[in-house]
Amino acid sequence: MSLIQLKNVSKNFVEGIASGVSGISLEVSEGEIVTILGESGSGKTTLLKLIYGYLIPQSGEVLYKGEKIKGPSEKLIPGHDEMKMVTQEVTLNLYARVFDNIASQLSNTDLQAKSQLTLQTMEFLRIEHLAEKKIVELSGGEQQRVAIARAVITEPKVLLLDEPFSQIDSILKRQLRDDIERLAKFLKITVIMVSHDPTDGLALSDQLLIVKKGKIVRQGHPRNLYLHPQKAYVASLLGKANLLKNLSFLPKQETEFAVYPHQIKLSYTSGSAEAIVKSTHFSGAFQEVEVVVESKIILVHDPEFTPFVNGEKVFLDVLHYEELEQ
Ligand SMILES: Nc1ncnc2c1ncn2[C@@H]1O[C@H](COP(=O)(O)OP(=O)(O)OP(=O)(O)O)[C@@H](O)[C@H]1O
Repeated sequence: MSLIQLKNVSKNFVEGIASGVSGISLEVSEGEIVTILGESGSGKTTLLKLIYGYLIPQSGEVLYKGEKIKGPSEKLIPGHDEMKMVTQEVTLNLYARVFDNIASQLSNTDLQAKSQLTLQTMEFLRIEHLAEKKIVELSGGEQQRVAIARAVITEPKVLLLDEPFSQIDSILKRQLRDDIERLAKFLKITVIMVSHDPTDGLALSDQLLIVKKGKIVRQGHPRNLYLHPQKAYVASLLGKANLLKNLSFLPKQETEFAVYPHQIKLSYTSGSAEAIVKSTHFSGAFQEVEVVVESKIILVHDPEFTPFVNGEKVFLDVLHYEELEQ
């Protein structure tokens, strides 16, 4: 049986105007990492709050271990006891030490055990060196890790994270991804997180939910969704795909195709279409080249850093086309 089930859940904030989420069905198994991905305002946080029990659905139901989650009107402190939610707002005591912020979640019945578990949790999240610092002295990313440690110390079965990567740079991102994976693997915590950056969801998740205007447009394993996006929105969100239609070099007309920028090759000698270079931008591991083909701007990733000049003629070859639903 799934740990969490959502059955046709809807929550509309403003009568007569579509907002919030509608018709959401979802199954989450124990130990899974699920990422909810979508553009701003698509309903990601609403969905997280519904799972937590902070919001109650207008229709449909949210079940945890087969039982209906109690909403704020039925329970003084919303949320299931076995779930913890870490939001983007700082809920830490800003002028207390990191150690005390985390330890304060435990009772005082056994002070030695309390201290030991706090240390272990800080070590697990690699923040033991921050123990004596006050929260106000920490960076946004460090505060984020303390907030996660504070949630994890109570040994929840489910951890809900709202934009955990929003405050941190790419090196810390890697560490936090690794921490989240270890939470799921070693502590068997089910993690459901919200992100608007596809790289987080693609790298980490067992299940990816793509939401748009309050509805799930695709769900499944990240690899499958990336390779077979089916919808233009999914292809754009996951890999800045070029959405191509009615161009002479496409295999079919009147059909839309998604082509990721790394799936196109440019050359001076031959190709299936002529293109004019519009711009080039250095981007680290590759350069981003914009070319124009039959009035359409197409983005290409060129790992060879060919010294293209704006306005010159090149040839373009597409290595893979993914047909989209009409
Ligand atoms: N309390 C509320 N009252 C009225 N409308 C709301 C409320 N909360 C959310 N909404 C609306 O519901 C929709 C979904 O909001 P939600 O915060 O879930 O989106 P999101 O995908 O998390 O956005 P973001 O990435 O910008 O945080 C938006 O149109 C938002 O304006």
